[in-house]
Amino acid sequence: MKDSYLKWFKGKVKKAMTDYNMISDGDRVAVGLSGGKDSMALLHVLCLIRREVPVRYDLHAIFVNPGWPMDIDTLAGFCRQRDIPFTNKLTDIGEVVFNERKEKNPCALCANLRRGAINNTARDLGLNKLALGHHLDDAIETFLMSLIFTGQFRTFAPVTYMDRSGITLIRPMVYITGKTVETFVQRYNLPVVKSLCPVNGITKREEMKELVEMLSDRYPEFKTRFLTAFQTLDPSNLWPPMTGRDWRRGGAGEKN
Ligand SMILES: Nc1ncnc2c1ncn2[C@@H]1O[C@H](COP(=O)(O)OP(=O)(O)OP(=O)(O)O)[C@@H](O)[C@H]1O
Repeated sequence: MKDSYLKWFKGKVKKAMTDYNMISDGDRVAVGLSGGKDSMALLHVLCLIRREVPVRYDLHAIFVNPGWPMDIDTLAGFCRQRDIPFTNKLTDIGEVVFNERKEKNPCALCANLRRGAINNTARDLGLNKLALGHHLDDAIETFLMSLIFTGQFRTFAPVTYMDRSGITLIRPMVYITGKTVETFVQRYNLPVVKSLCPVNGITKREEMKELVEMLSDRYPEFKTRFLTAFQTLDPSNLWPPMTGRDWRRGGAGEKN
């Protein structure tokens, strides 16, 4: 029973990796390890899959330390057990976001600084890919956040090449829901290290999480339908770009 679940979970990750060509022979893959359930599950599953696929890749876990207290020993121990090198990148992100800039909306700045720090660390370590623990719920929440707060249809892609750092971002758990990741973490007793971020749990993203859960309680296929929509988007089903001439500004045939 336990093994068939594991097989199923690994199968979903392998499928996303194959469908989007995430890893090639010889890749040196950084794994963003925050201590949360998603990235702990990601590192665990990438270690397991590595033993089963013909493609050879290195793994290296990176924790971007914002400067507030954190149980680093658990993260380091988790990597040591799996023989994965671990880098604890100490930064002053917490200080900059909360004391220097006193941001009203700190999450965006924090995420930006964290992204820069992890990319630079990965590049300095000679790694060419960066795996993040985003899953299907994250992709849906990002889509709804963009739609509701900025009026745009957009979300992150399974694979993104970043020009500036030359690193390719990959999201191997993009076919899996958050609940499934949670079950996986519980079943295999993976440790989770609590973040001491002062705004933990009271963000706009939390509102989106509630909205997604409400919709998927009401429409059980909601998340899988969203995945299908992401995979099969046909721009011709949307409005075309506005190419017409503005007749209010004295176009042909108009009396000025
Ligand atoms: N401090 C960090 N150091 C390294 N990687 C990080 C850090 N914070 C986040 N990440 C990476 O970015 C991904 C998405 O981050 P996000 O803040 O959305 O966390 P999350 O969805 O709660 O995931 P997790 O459960 O892994 O914390 C994480 O899964 C992880 O791979």
